[in-house]
Amino acid sequence: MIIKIDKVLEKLEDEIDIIKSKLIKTPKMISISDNLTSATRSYLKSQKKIANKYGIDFSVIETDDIVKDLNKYNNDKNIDGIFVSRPLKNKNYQEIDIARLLNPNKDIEGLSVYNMGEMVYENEYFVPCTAESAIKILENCMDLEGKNIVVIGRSINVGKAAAIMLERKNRSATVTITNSRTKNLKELTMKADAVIVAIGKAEYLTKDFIKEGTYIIDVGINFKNGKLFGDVSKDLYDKNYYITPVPGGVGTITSTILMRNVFRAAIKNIKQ
Ligand SMILES: Nc1nc(=O)c2c([nH]1)NC[C@@H]1CN(c3ccc(C(=O)N[C@@H](CCC(=O)O)C(=O)O)cc3)C=[N+]21
Repeated sequence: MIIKIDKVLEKLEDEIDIIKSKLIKTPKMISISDNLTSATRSYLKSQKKIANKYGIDFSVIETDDIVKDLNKYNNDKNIDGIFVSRPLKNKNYQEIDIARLLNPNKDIEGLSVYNMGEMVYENEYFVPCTAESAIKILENCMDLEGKNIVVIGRSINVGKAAAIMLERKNRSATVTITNSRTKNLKELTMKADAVIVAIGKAEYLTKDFIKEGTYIIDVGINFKNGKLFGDVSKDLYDKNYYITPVPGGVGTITSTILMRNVFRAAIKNIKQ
């Protein structure tokens, strides 16, 4: 069974409406990329569509020197929010360099060192938006307190961030983060109330990992021969599991959260 995301979307739209009513100018975001992979193109397409929907001035900037560009745009008053695509092509920079450099007030994806630190202190404002998306969808399905949640994948922006936000005091889920070296993955996933899968392997999760009735949040965006697949096998869709679809699931909410964050950044920009 497919998990519907319309309630989560409605709540985000309400939040956007409230912020919008406080703004007098059109918020502006830029997406900077030195590496237009298929996954990045897909995200940028989604960003453009959703930015238009909410009245955000959106542009893509292609560059081969992200650090140079960030030094310029970080202090540009006309720009409210900045997105930097990953993975980076320019190997002179590490992701942590970008995370240290990006102006935290414009960090709509919540990946800067400052905002990640705030998240660990359980203060969520700009948090990694893909992880926030997965959590918002899951919270709409169940009360998380005391639930066993298995997170497959330990990436900074999804697995790690989702785990930290799930176990914080006002959610109090019991979280297991797994990785490619985990020995007894099936034993863990079989006991889970919910599984968040973010490993970037097309249709990796099959039904022998999961007991019926489990909630599955599919974060995967995998392009194979130009076609989009999630991390969950489509064999599970018509069975007794609850699954977020790809496309039209986590990705849609992620893009909407990114836009909500542009509005938040625009408010911060006024106050500066
Ligand atoms: N700094 C950074 N953060 C990211 O989160 C990031 C990134 N770089 N680089 C690329 C990947 C890929 N990614 C997608 C997210 C949503 C959709 C999405 O919304 N896709 C639509 C489908 C669009 C289509 O059909 O092409 C959907 O799922 O409904 C796609 C791709 C985020 N990534």
